Amino acid sequence: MSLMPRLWLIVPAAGQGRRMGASRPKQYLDLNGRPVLAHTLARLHRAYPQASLRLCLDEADAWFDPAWVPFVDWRRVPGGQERVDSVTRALDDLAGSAGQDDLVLVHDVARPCVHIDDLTHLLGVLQDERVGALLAAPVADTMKRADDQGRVAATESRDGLWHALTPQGFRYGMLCEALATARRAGIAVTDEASAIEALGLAPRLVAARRDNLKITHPEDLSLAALILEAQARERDAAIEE
Ligand SMILES: Nc1ccn([C@@H]2O[C@H](COP(=O)(O)OP(=O)(O)OP(=O)(O)O)[C@@H](O)[C@H]2O)c(=O)n1
Ligand SMILES: C[C@](O)(CO)[C@H](O)COP(=O)(O)O
Repeated sequence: MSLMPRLWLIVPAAGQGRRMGASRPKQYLDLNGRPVLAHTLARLHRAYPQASLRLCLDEADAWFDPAWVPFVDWRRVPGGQERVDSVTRALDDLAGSAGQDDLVLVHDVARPCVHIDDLTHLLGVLQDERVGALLAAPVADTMKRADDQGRVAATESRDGLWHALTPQGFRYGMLCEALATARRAGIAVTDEASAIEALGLAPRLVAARRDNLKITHPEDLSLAALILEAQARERDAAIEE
């Protein structure tokens, strides 16, 4: 019996936020009155209300509240050592439920400012894109390579360089194969696209807004707060037009 293609969402949220250096993992820090995690899940739900969610959480997580999850169909999955291990565990959890051609979108919990229009656009692109696709933004700064003294060793060309953002979306079967192949080959992958690339395939870059910030360092939290306020003003202005 063939399964109907479904939309699955994996949200890795099992990180410790070491670079943030706060008293709790960054996904539980307050952002304009709600935890970062609640913002991220609310955004994803607005764009993909029909999706089934797998939320990767640390087993020792003491902060999570299921009331922050707006999805009807969702499940908690234990996180792994690294981001890629958390995502792999979520994919393992889908075995037997997901069809090989089902779409899987992976989105960092630490990116609460992802814009609804970009989420919708990405899903549209993925309908016809067999290799998969990711939100991305062209590099805008001059790029320097450092030597081990902290001095400039070279100025690198930024031609063709993009920032990889999330979500990143792939067919279930291909993503499982890519991550398993990378693991066997000992290739360290920091996003899903790099595992697909290691198979010799080329995921599509989908140009996205630059304000899809990954909250990583302390100053990112106040930046994210400003971005959310600016986006709310944009929405209000669009409604008034
Ligand atoms: N073992 C891990 C590590 C990271 N993540 C998730 O992967 C995303 C991107 O990781 P990053 O920004 O590096 O988050 P942290 O690992 O929390 O941060 P740090 O590296 O500073 O500790 C985050 O949503 C994080 O929660 C995860 O699910 N499992
Ligand atoms: C997946 C990712 O957000 C793409 O930019 C990023 O690689 C995750 O961050 P990490 O610091 O490598 O975990």
